[in-house]
Amino acid sequence: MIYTVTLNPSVDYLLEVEPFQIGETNRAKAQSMVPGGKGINVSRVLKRFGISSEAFGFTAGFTGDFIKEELSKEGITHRFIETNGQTRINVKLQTKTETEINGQAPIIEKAHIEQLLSQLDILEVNDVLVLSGSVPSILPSDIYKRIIERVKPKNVPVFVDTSGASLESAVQASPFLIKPNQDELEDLYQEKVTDLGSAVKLAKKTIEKGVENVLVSMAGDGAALITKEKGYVATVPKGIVKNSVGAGDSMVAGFLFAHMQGMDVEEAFRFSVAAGSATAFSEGFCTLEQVQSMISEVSIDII
Ligand SMILES: Nc1ncnc2c1ncn2[C@@H]1O[C@H](COP(=O)(O)OP(=O)(O)OP(=O)(O)O)[C@@H](O)[C@H]1O
Ligand SMILES: O=P(O)(O)OC[C@@]1(O)O[C@H](CO)[C@@H](O)[C@@H]1O
Repeated sequence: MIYTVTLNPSVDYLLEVEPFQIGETNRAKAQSMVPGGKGINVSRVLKRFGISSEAFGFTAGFTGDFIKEELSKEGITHRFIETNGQTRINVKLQTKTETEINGQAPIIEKAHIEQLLSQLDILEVNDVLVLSGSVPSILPSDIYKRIIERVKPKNVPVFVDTSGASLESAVQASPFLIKPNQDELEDLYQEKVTDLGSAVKLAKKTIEKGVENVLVSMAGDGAALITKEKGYVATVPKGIVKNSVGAGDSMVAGFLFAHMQGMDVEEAFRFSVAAGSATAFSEGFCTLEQVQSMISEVSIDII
């Protein structure tokens, strides 16, 4: 079974506002509300690929109830722990340039963390764990590291997609894969990433620290995958970006799906990039058919 953990889920409130003017009353041309959060998005994309997973994490209040109801409608199994307050609402403004305002996490207590850790004790060999998204500031920033260390004896591959201090500490626990974007990689090393070459250099440093696979996304500028054995860089398909929310999560889901289908590393990388772009070019999330039709547009160089 695949388990995704979203410590900080959200209701994503997507608003199409064009033109958008700061300081004015802007009116939306279209709007929608969807359950969000990176782990949840990974579960959603996997479901669209025909793979089931179980979503873990914390939810609270009416926004949390909305998330659970909508996920059930989508056929995604979940086991969220109810905390106090309200799950955040993240505003995604679809204007000429995409602008996001991510809300604050609700109150999470020590007992809730303990509950999550014991839930994760059900993991067994052959399971996969995905730890995705920001760590609420009320939680210890090294919680992903603690989770990875806790499941390590079970030999479960752990995928991590996060930022800042939680990414830095997760790296110390040598997960199976991390997926930093350009900003996250820069933050990790306090060093500018200007192109794929500089991303590759930092990704290789991360491999030396013990991470098994580093998948770097640089939006429309390409992607890189560095493993213990090899390095690959990819071009991304060309197209019109409709909504890039969840493009990175689609990459993670794509790599995981491909890995489970037994594709080799290069093909899994190609599939993953195609999945990211297929989501970026869609209003919502990619379908398997869209990804398959985009695979031939991803060209890969071994470096
Ligand atoms: N302009 C674009 N053209 C083509 N593909 C894109 C573009 N933007 C994003 N993508 C696809 O989405 C993938 C992830 O993009 P990005 O680097 O923005 O990740 P991210 O910041 O983690 O995304 P998010 O947080 O929005 O989910 C890219 O590797 C690529 O496949
Ligand atoms: O604030 P975080 O946890 O870093 O990111 C949360 C978020 O922006 O990520 C997803 C897209 O990747 C959205 O569904 C969600 O709103």
